[in-house]
Amino acid sequence: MLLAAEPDDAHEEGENQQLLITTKGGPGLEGLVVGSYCHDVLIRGGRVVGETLGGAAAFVSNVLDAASPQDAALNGTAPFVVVAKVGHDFVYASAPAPARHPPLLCASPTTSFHAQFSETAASAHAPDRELRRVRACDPIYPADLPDRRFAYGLAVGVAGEVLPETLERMIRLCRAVLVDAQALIRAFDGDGAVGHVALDDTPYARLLPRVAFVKASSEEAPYVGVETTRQRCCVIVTEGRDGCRLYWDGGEARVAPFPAVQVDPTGAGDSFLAGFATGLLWGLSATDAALLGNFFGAAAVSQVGVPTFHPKMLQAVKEILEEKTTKRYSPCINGTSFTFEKSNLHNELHAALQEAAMLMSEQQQADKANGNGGDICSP
Ligand SMILES: Nc1ncnc2c1ncn2[C@@H]1O[C@H](COP(=O)(O)OP(=O)(O)O)[C@@H](O)[C@H]1O
Ligand SMILES: O=P([O-])([O-])O[C@@H]1[C@@H](O)[C@H](O)[C@@H](O)[C@H](O)[C@@H]1O
Repeated sequence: MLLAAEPDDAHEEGENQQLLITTKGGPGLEGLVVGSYCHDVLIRGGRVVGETLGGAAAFVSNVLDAASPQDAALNGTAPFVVVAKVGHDFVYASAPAPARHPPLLCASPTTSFHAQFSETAASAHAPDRELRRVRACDPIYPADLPDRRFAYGLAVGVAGEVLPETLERMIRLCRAVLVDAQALIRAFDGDGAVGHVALDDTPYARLLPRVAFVKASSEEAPYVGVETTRQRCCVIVTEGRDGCRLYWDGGEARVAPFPAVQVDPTGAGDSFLAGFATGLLWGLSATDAALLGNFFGAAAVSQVGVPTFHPKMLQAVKEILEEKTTKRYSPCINGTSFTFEKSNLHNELHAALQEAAMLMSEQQQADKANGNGGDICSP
């Protein structure tokens, strides 16, 4: 499949061509993450059981900072810019992700969600929480985006803040754009309860042929319309503890999950998307990159709020990527087409990541023993 995020006029084409030349094969693969940070209030049985930093941008930057290929010229940090908005009431300015990627300050309040968790154990696919947007910060406008080219973009709104014209601007600025369906199809009733609309009925639909990947949860997938959308871009449907499936024009694949003890499902989809993008940046095919998506999705549900990754676990993941990938960073994201199929390294990569996932569960047990492990999933 050809890269969908192609320029649509000669001027754009010239600039995109330049990006391809200047960033080919290594550092300088700068990313653009667009979506606001928010306040999450986690409620169970009518009781507040957690108040955490939220917003897909927080979970996404956490994973990209931890695992995407680093740039020696930037002191070993991962090169990406976050465009997020918050109000003066934002309480997590010093948390790692917002501190490294500061948001734009607005007069309106910080977006805030109440997540109501069910008292009974969630099944793999049933919605395990009801979300209500109780406050909404300003939208992110096209003019809020930096006026320069990026290798890739992640549209990760949670409250309708990524406007259609902002997504269009991202598509013009970035060679490949990955979108979280929740940025496109959420609708809010008078009380802020989150519902969904059909993607085809939104102004975003016409942009899909220029988007590379759309990720949706099983709950969102019917609104995305997998069969129609896969003809325009690759669709990834996440299936909670069952892993995920990819659908492209002409093929599909199932990607196995990693074991996790879920204590908070918040941010699983966001962390999945960032893990997936990280895999592409390391040069993996889409189906192989989805293993990294599943890995970081599992890591997200193992902790309350934005997870802290154990250094030993991260070291193991990086060693695996160094060893198993071509070390030609992101030929896919930076080239003109994507490879979707499983490579012959897929099973080895899965087995190696499974070992790294063991370190994750060891950390979880140690946290629990030290009384540090929160859990909002158990009564
Ligand atoms: N209980 C779990 N155990 C292992 N992995 C999980 C679990 N829940 C989620 N994940 C991982 O996170 C990804 C996203 O989770 P999912 O619940 O489908 O998304 P969302 O948070 O958007 O509802 C899944 O595809 C899977 O890889
Ligand atoms: O759990 P997930 O679907 O990946 O993503 C979540 C959003 O759906 C939610 O609106 C937001 O408040 C959370 O912080 C998180 O970003």
